[in-house]
Amino acid sequence: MSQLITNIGELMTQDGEAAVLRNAAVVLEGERISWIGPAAQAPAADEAYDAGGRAGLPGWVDSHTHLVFAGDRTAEFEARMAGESYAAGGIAVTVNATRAAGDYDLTRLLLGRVAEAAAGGTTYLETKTGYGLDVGQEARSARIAAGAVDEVTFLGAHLVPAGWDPDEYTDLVCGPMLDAVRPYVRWADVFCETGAFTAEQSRRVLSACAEAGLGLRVHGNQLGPGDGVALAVEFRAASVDHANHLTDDDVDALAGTWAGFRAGSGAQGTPGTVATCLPACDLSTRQPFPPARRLLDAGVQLAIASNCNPGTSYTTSMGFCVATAVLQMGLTISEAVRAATVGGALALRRHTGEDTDGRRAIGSLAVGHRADLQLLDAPSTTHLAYRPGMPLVHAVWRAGKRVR
Ligand SMILES: N=CN[C@@H](CCC(=O)O)C(=O)O
Ligand SMILES: [Zn+2]
Repeated sequence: MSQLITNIGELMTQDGEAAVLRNAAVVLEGERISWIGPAAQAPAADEAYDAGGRAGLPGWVDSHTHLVFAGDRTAEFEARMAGESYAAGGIAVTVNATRAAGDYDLTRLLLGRVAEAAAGGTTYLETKTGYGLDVGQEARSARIAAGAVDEVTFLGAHLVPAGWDPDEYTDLVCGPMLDAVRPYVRWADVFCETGAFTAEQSRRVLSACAEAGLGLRVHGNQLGPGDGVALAVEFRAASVDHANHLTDDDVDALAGTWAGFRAGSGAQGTPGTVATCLPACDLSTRQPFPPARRLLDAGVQLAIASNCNPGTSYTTSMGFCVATAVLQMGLTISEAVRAATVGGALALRRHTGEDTDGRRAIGSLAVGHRADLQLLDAPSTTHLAYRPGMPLVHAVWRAGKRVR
């Protein structure tokens, strides 16, 4: 079945140079985009939807979340707002609540968050384990996540649980825990930070996970300068996430990974390490924002993600993250939308795909890409930052199906 979405006042495709079309239309054929162009030239389709002059853009690609959890951390948040600093140790509170939840409740909580994200315009979603922290619990989190989201990341190296020697726990992560989660995950991550995992422990985790065939990402340089970025570059990780405290060497090292890469429909070269910015987390932890402008000017590709989790960023709203990136981090609307769509796709290595094999590109609107798009109750995408906090999402299609 084909669907024509027509009378789109402004269509931000995020596909190369022709990023914005006026008075545009899109045709969806099953799960793929089969045509994009001026509304006046649109071909007929089985069904037609009049966008009424609204703005259209790709669905959000949320490349960094921690949605498999029970409980909440209101008390910790209140203490932080009263002046306490965030520390990794708070993760243990969520681990206890998550371990205590049954499969049914954990699944129900996860599905509720996935539905909330979809209602906010998110059409592609990554999530992580990391609140189980023993072999059985991490495998359970990975299994439950695999049934609910697009991409699952193994984050056994989130915190050393109470009672464990850090090096022995790292051995567990690199051995039996990795084996147990392996059928459910495509990615591995490590929290390389004071109070979590040292550079040496992180290196062991990344080596073992790479050896097991997983793609890599790193939580790094969140709470202070550190080794996360250097490790991510050393391992050619797909992303380093947070990246709040960067030295000039960190920026140069990230930029070096992008030499020779060209984005857009005809993407060429191997993508480097994406710097994933998590602006809602930075607000909630009162960390300085990452130096996004410096990174962009140096040639580093950025992603923006929600980092939805109960400790540092309890929101699935990518629209809020985009507004914050514009209002507080100095990005243009187009740059922020790009980071929250194409940038997330690059961080998940889903920016390209074959039109023929069902593994379609996401994050930008072009013929052959997956039909993931949203319409805003606004005439332009600028309204995302101009009207921050407003529920602007009017309609959402995910893989060609209307989900809102
Ligand atoms: N920084 C590490 N992990 C999460 C927070 C987890 C938590 O505090 O529960 C983050 O990305 O911010
Ligand atoms: Zn995180």
